[in-house]
Amino acid sequence: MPNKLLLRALAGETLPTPPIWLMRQAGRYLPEYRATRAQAGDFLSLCYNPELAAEVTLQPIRRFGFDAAILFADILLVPQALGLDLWFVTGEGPRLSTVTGPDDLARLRGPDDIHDRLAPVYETVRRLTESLPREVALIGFAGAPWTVATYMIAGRGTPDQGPAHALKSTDRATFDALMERITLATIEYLSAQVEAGAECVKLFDSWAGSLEGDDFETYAVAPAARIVAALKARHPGLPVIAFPRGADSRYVGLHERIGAECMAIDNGVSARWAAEHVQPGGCVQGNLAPTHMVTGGAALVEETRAIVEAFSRGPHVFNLGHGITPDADPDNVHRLIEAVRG
Ligand SMILES: Cc1c2[nH]c(c1CCC(=O)O)Cc1[nH]c(c(CCC(=O)O)c1C)Cc1[nH]c(c(CCC(=O)O)c1C)Cc1[nH]c(c(C)c1CCC(=O)O)C2
Repeated sequence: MPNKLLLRALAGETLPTPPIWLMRQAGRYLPEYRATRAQAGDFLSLCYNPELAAEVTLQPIRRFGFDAAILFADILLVPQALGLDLWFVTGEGPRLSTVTGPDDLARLRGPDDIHDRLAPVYETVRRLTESLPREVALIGFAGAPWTVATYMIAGRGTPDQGPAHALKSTDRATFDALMERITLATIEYLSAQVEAGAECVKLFDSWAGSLEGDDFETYAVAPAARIVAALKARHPGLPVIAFPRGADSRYVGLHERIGAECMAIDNGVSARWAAEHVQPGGCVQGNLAPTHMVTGGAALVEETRAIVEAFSRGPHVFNLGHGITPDADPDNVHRLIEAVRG
C-alpha cells in the first residue's frame, strides 16, 4: 500500500480525513505566483522555465500544506508541441493558430516529435520529485483529446465549442484524424511525465459536457479509455484521475468504462447524488463550488462539511468542482482546509 494520502485514496482506501488539493492551486489568487510570473516575463515563459515552474508548483504546498501538488504547465502546450502557434492575450485567454482542414493537419508534427519542445516540462517534474515534501503526491496532467481539439479548431476558448462541433459534422475525416493525433501525443506526453516522476496523472476534459448522444462515448469516453489503457500497459499500477466535466448523469459507470481509479466531479451534480451513483465505482474527487473560495463565510464551512460527510463512506479526494479563480481569497483556502481536516 502506498503511504501518501492521495495515493491511498486513489487505491480505493476510505480514509478518516480525505486528502485535499485544489485545481489551479498555483495561480493568480496568490501574490507569490504573480511575483514569479512577473519574474518569468509571461505565463508561457513560466511554463517552460523548470526552475520557476517548480517554484510556483511548490508555493501552494508551502502556504497551505496540500496533500498533492499538480505539475505547473498547461493543456495547450501539447498543441504548441504539435506545431501550432500559441499565445495568451491578457484578460482574454489563449489564442492558437487553427486546424480546420487536411492541409493544417498535414503540417502538424507526429506524436513522437513533441518531446524536444516539452522537455522543460519533464525537467520541472524531475525537479519536483527532489523538492516536494515526502508526504505530498505529484500529479501530472494533460488535456483530454476532445477538449484540446476544441482549442485547436477554434483557436481560442468558446462558450459552446461550436467550431469543433461544426468540423465534426462537416469534415469527419479531418476531425477524427486530429483526435487520433492528439490521443497518441497525449499518451507520449503523459508517459514521459510518469518517467520523470509523476505518481499519478489527471486527464482534463473540461468540455466533455457539450458532447451529446453517442458523441460522448466516441469522443470523451473512448479516447480517455485508450489513453488510460496505453499508460497502464507502460506503467503498471499508475493511478489515473479522469475529469469529464459536465458529464452529469453520464458520470455513472465511467470509472469502469474509462479504466480510471478516480472520477473528478464538477459541481453540476450534488455530492449526495455522486456518493450514491458514482462512488460505488471507485474514488471520487470534488466537488465544492469554486465561488466559495471568493465568498467564504459560514456557507463555505457548511457546504464543505456536507461534501466530506456525503463522501465519507468511500474513497474521496477533496477538491473544488473546477479551478480556483483569480478573485479567490487565500484566507478562504485556509478555512476550507480547516473545515476538511477538522
Ligand atoms: C481548459 C484548460 C486550460 N488549461 C487547463 C485547462 C483544463 C482545466 C480547466 O477547465 O480549467 C489546465 C491547467 N492550467 C493550468 C494548470 C496548472 C496546474 C494547476 O495549478 O491546476 C492546469 C492543470 C495553469 C494555468 N493556465 C492558465 C493560467 C492563468 C495564466 C496566468 O497566469 O495569467 C494558469 C495558472 C491560462 C489558461 N489555460 C487555459 C485557459 C482557457 C486559460 C486562460 C483562462 C485563465 O486565465 O484562467 C487552458
